[in-house]
Parts: sequence; C-alpha cells; structure tokens
Amino acid sequence: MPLTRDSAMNTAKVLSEALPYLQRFVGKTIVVKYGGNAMIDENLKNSFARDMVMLKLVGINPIVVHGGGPQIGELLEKLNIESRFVNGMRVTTSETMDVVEMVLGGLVNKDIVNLINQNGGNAIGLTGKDGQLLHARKLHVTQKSPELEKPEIIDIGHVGEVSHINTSLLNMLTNSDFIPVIAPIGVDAEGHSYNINADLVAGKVAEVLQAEKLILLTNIAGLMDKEGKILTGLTTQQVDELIEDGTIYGGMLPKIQCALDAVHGGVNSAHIIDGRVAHSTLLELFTDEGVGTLITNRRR
Ligand SMILES: Nc1ncnc2c1ncn2[C@@H]1O[C@H](COP(=O)(O)OP(=O)(O)O)[C@@H](O)[C@H]1O
Ligand SMILES: CC(=O)N[C@@H](CCC(=O)OP(=O)(O)O)C(=O)O
Repeated sequence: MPLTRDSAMNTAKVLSEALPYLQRFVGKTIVVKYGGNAMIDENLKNSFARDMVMLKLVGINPIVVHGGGPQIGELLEKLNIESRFVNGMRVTTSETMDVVEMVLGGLVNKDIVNLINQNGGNAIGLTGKDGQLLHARKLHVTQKSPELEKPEIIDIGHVGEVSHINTSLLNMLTNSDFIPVIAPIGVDAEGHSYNINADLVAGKVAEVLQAEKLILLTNIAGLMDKEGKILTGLTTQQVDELIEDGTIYGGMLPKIQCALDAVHGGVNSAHIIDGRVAHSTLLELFTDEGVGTLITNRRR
C-alpha cells in the first residue's frame, strides 16, 4: 500500500527518534526470552522474527532463548502423560524429558529458526547439548507450607539449573553474524538431559555475556499487584514480600527471580514485557514507551 505524505513523514520521524537508542545499543548484546502468545499467534510470530532480523541488521546482537511450555503440554496430553508444576517448574520424569526434548529441540526451535531465516536473518538453533552450550545440574526445589516447620525439599525429576555456559560458542556465532536460538535443555558431565525453565536460561545467558538487557516476553502486561496494576522499579526486598504474600506465584516466580539475578550479576536492566503486543521488543528498545516491568540495580 503506498504511503500518504503524512504517514511517510511519520515514519521518517519515528526512525529519526530511534537514533539515540541505536547509538546506545549498537554492538551490545540483548538476550530475549521468547514465549507465550508471541510464539503461537502467526502475526506476532512474524513480527518477532522481523524484530530480531532488524536488531541484527542495525548492529545489535540479539540472542533468543525460547520456551514452549504450552506446546510440551499439548503433546503430553495427546500421549496421555500427566504433567504438573511445582513453583512454576514442570515435574519431569524420564518419559516427560523425552517429550520436552522432542518438542523444544525439534519443532519449536526449528520453527523459530525458520521464521527468522524466512525474514532475511541468519539464525542457528541449538539445544544445550550442541557444542555443550548449557551445562546443567539437578535443581532442588523447596516448598513452604503452614503445616511444616521448615521448607520441604521436593524432587521434581530431570529438572536442571545452569551450571556453566559455553560463551565462546555464543561469541563465535554472534561474531559470525548468526542469531543464536537456544532451546532450554541442559546436559551434565555424564550426558544426562535436563529440562530447564527457559527464563532461567535466558537470565544466565544474559549474565555470563554481561548483556545490556534481558527482555522477557510473556503473556501478560508485566508483573502486577493484586489489583492488576503494573509494578515496576522494584527492590529485591519488595519482590520477596510479594512472593511471601502470594502476589507472585506460578510461572512469574522463575521470571522475576531470573530478572533479579541477572541485574545483580551485572546485566544493565531486565524487562518483563507484553508479548501479545506486536513489535514489543522494538517498542522497549527504541522508544520512551515503557512496556511492562523494569528491573534494574539502580534503586538498590
Ligand atoms: N504478580 C503477577 N503478575 C503477573 N502475572 C503473574 C503474577 N503472579 C503469577 N502470575 C502468572 O504468571 C504467568 C506468566 O508466567 P508463564 O505463564 O510461565 O509465562 P511464560 O509462558 O511467558 O514463561 C501469568 O500469565 C500469570 O498467570
Ligand atoms: C522445568 C520447566 O518447567 N521447564 C519448562 C521448559 C519450557 C519453558 O520454560 O517454557 P515457557 O517459557 O513457555 O514456560 C517446561 O517444561 O515447560
């Protein structure tokens, strides 16, 4: 559709206004956790892929870490395998692990790689096993309950946390103009697979690369209080209180924890943003529009 003069002027204005942001972020690494609706809706999928291609083209290094919880859930259901979560983590038996690896490392990862490449990018898909990218160890979760005096340690199976990241592999790929697309599957020294929450992987990748930003795309407008108001600029203590009183629960727990860990570990800022909004990554990076929850070290 041909642009009218007004909308052409507007496009030029928007591009010009992006200049200071481009100058600030060029050469920097931005880790994007891709998940939620942005990974299901065809239009949103496409706009996400275009955003990644655009970032790379203007000299920013995007690294994508993807989730796929709903896609895993769908296949488990078809296979009649029961699934449940503890503290936002999927209890993972050996049988479940096989499904997780098939879905995340196969269908989901290749779909994203393909979409970025179709939009003119140069994406390469990896699980934590490729090039031993993500070393993992078993994650032990604790759960508090009013009936118990001290928190209970729960075994949730083949669920891991990141113990080491092969940064030279990531640097090699980004320096060769690839966009790495990482599926959150880890491996230990004995070659066992681990299912790792994608937010935790994204946070760790951002930390070890000392990324400029960690952007967590999700299905909600941001971290909210009990009245649904978006919370931003929180301190660690405020977050702890919100967890204690039940305002933060389920899938938001690993998200907020990894955002805090990342900024404590040297990432400039972490953002929990609404992946239901098209081009939300560009909005976050190149405009003054704050979309969602910002977590930085500055207020601490
Ligand atoms: N305080 C909170 N603010 C916003 N969402 C919350 C909060 N506490 C729990 N949640 C839940 O966390 C969900 C986001 O986590 P999750 O579904 O795992 O996202 P993703 O698939 O993007 O990783 C929200 O949809 C919401 O149901
Ligand atoms: C241990 C654990 O819970 N792993 C996740 C991995 C995928 C993921 O994190 O997907 P989302 O980001 O879409 O939730 C799972 O099995 O669902």
